[in-house]
Amino acid sequence: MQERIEKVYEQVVQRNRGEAEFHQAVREVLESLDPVVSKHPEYLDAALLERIVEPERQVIFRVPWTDDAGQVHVQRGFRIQFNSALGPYKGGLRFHPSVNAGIIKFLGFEQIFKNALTNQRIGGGKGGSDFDPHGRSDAEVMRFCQSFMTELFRHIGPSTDVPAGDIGVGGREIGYLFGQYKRLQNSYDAGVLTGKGLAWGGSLVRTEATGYGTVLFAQSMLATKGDSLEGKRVAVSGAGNVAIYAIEKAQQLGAQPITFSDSSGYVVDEAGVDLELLKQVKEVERGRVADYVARRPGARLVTGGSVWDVPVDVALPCATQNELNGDQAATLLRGGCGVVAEGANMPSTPEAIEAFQAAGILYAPGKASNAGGVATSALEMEQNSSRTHWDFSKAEDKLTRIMAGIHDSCVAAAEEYGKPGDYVLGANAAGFTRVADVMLAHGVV
Ligand SMILES: NC(=O)c1ccc[n+]([C@@H]2O[C@H](COP(=O)([O-])OP(=O)(O)OC[C@H]3O[C@@H](n4cnc5c(N)ncnc54)[C@H](O)[C@@H]3O)[C@@H](O)[C@H]2O)c1
Repeated sequence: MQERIEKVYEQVVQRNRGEAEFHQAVREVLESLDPVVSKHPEYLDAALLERIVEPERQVIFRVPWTDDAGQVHVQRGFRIQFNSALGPYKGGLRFHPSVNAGIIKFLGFEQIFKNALTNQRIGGGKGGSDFDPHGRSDAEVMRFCQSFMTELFRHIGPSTDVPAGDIGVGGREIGYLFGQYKRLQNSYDAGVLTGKGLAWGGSLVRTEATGYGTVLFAQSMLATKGDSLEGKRVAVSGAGNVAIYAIEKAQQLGAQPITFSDSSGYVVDEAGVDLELLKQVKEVERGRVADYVARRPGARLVTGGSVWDVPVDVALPCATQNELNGDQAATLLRGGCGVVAEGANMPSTPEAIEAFQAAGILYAPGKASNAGGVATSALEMEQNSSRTHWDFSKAEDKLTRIMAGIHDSCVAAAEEYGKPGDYVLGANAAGFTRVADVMLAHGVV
């Protein structure tokens, strides 16, 4: 990295001590920007790098709630409003015990460039809490969501900041959060949250969008080599929203997904994943992956090692950050893997990315390949503001076009900046320049 960029990175580390995931995400973007700022010195003159790594606003708040036994708990809530150059802050809420400022900042930072790539008018933000919904009753989750929204509501709005789901936040949580927002505001602002139920402002395809989009991106990458997903063996990690719909789209396109996982282990089902059973276990029963194996002859649960030990043609990491390290990347490559498309945010460590790039395989960073979810959230906002509701095929058609557009923007930017086929450079350069040009137009704010 050139000296000025290195200095920006050092300042990020100084100012955000101990926030390792945030440092990692910033470094990955900054490392791509040498050729961009060399071509556009005006970005450096306007201190755009220094500005883009500093969130516009960070809100951290206490969330007290009472469990079913009457015991009071205190959680910490976050909303990081990172960049509003392109539109209202937009990004999900994560409820997971590992949540801290560094994780929310890394996610918010990634979100800026991801949202820019979709070409929708949305800025970047992210939020969440260290609340763990696992093992909690519906009533406990509801009380927690109500308490969380009782502070968050004053910081968000359809033209200000529009949260959605992420790990631990699905349709149930969005419902409780929206109910409390509506009560506090005395106003039916459907566009304040996305991922809503279909009967109260949700969009068809939003549930499927991130997983579907990830697979569509993999298909577009393969098409540049005259190949397709047809007949390919696919490893998927995770068993949540993104993983389930990545499996569904991969199956629709003729591939054979054979794995999924949760924090209790991974499942190998050589006959191909039984999606109906997986949905029943995970979406309806909120069970563990072992419950699938108990009902599926031939499937096996593996509790040691990692899902990346299974030899496949295509890998779709759809669980969480840093779930695929350098050694696991080497194992995947030895097994013949030629395509990696990230459904999760930053699932590959820097060493894994280096291994994929050195091997010259098709590798898509999450900010490009998992952007279908937020893109469809923007479509949900569009339907809310015009009080319309599109059918499934119209929404899916728009998602398909947006994913093709993101793919083509990455390819074009990688070529423009001298590294054809480098989707990391392509995604970072294309996303960054879209935001940077608008920040220049808005002056020093
Ligand atoms: N939901 C979206 O629209 C969306 C959009 C873009 C990116 N993402 C990213 O996709 C990833 C998954 O999100 P989701 O919405 O599917 O969440 P989810 O809560 O529905 O599912 C997460 C899944 O990952 C599993 N998991 C978590 N930690 C794990 C670990 N250490 N090892 C193995 N499995 C683990 C969980 O058990 C769960 O099955 C996250 O990185 C999220 O930020 C989600």
